[in-house]
Amino acid sequence: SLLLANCKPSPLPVLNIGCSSRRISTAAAQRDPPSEAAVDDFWRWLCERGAVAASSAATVKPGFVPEGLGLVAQRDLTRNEVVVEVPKRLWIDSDTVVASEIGRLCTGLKPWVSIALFLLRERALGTASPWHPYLDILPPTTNSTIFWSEEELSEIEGTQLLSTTMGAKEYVESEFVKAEAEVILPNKHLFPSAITSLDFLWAFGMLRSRAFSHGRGENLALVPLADLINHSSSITQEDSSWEIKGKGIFSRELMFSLRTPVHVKSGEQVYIQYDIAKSNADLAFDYGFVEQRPDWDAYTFTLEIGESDPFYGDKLDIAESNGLDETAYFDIALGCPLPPLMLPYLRLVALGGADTFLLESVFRNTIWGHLELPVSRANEEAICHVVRQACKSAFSVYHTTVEEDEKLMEGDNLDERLRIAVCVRAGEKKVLQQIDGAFRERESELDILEYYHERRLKDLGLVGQQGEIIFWESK
Ligand SMILES: C[S@@+](CC[C@H](N)C(=O)[O-])C[C@H]1O[C@@H](n2cnc3c(N)ncnc32)[C@H](O)[C@@H]1O
Repeated sequence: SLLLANCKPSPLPVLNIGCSSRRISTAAAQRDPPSEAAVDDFWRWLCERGAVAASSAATVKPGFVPEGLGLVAQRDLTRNEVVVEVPKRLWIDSDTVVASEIGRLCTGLKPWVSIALFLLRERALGTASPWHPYLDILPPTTNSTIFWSEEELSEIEGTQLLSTTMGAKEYVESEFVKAEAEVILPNKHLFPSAITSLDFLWAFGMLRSRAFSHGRGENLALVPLADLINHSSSITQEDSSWEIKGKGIFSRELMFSLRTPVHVKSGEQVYIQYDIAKSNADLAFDYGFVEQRPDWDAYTFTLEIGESDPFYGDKLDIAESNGLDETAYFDIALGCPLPPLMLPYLRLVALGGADTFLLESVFRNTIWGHLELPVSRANEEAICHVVRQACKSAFSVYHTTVEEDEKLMEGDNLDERLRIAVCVRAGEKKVLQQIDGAFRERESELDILEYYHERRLKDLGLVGQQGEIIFWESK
């Protein structure tokens, strides 16, 4: 049988981990957003420590902007001009942790966990920490869904974003429990103040929304000042706006260098494009904002070759030789065609009955080519059925219709988190409608599609272009 795994995220109970996010809001409220004095202190700290951009000829300065803090141009900037250069000694990364008092305890920890512990410990030290001018300007919260209250999360019920959020919170909680038992509690002298799972979630949120990394979670670094750069959708340049380079010929110190991708007038804010490949749900989860462009709406289909499939081994083998696996994820964006590997993979997963001869080893080199086109009516019908069923059941867990969401979005004084929720849930539904529509159309064409056997007969010259059987007699 065809197995379509968690194509619809299972309706998770809202907030099933030990901490209620109501408390997150309270905890956040206890820490104030940065004050002007804190920003001034931060600037002084950067100047004293020789952040290049903090010289008298500063190109940008931190400023209060609609997105919180941001980088404001101090003079006209030309496209690609370097606006911030931050030497490695000012970054907070794994090396910073290793060199610190808790370095010894952190060997073997995941890089993000050790940086989170470092941040929280330094934060608890208050003004005794050399990092306090930086820590003091970090926001107490963002609009990322990981910081939403139960009530706010109920607005994204049924969405993939809710599953992602809950999954991430559970993950962070489990990492906290481990770190608490293995690092924090046995070393009370190094962690004199209590660190809670809410603190840990805050640190995770900070890293997720403002750490630079190259490679998967590798080389994670908080780069003070550079991390004040906000995102703008109007910047469509896909190349990265930042790089890490060696400064000077004789200096070994690495330098984080950020450029403005566009010309900016004095007094205006410098923006970059965070990641053009991220969907609205990704943006809402990582940073706490969404974009208005429709192709930012996306839905991820997860397909799986079931272990109970009698042809499991053969199918897995074929999937693997084509760069796929037992489970495959397909991100489908609104207004975009289906990912090219999705139909062949679906047909492979659904392959059964009379079509399984294609799994025989003589076909091993050519099977993917066959799967790119309809294999048989039964197979094509099965994939249409399963996808449409999946769309239907995914649809059934949302509380609102696209029309209701769109109406809500017309109102302009919507609370920011509610606006994010409505935008993401409407987007997911629109993508599901699009997928369902595509497979409904395919279903209506089942009688006119050309299948493997007809193609084969044509190739052999046994069927004419109109599909008429060519008999020897007719020659
Ligand atoms: C790398 S930090 C940028 C500095 C941040 N504004 C601050 O006050 O510290 C990323 C965070 O900035 C905010 N942000 C950045 N771009 C934004 C945008 N286009 N709309 C809304 N918020 C944005 C979000 O809170 C995001 O999580």
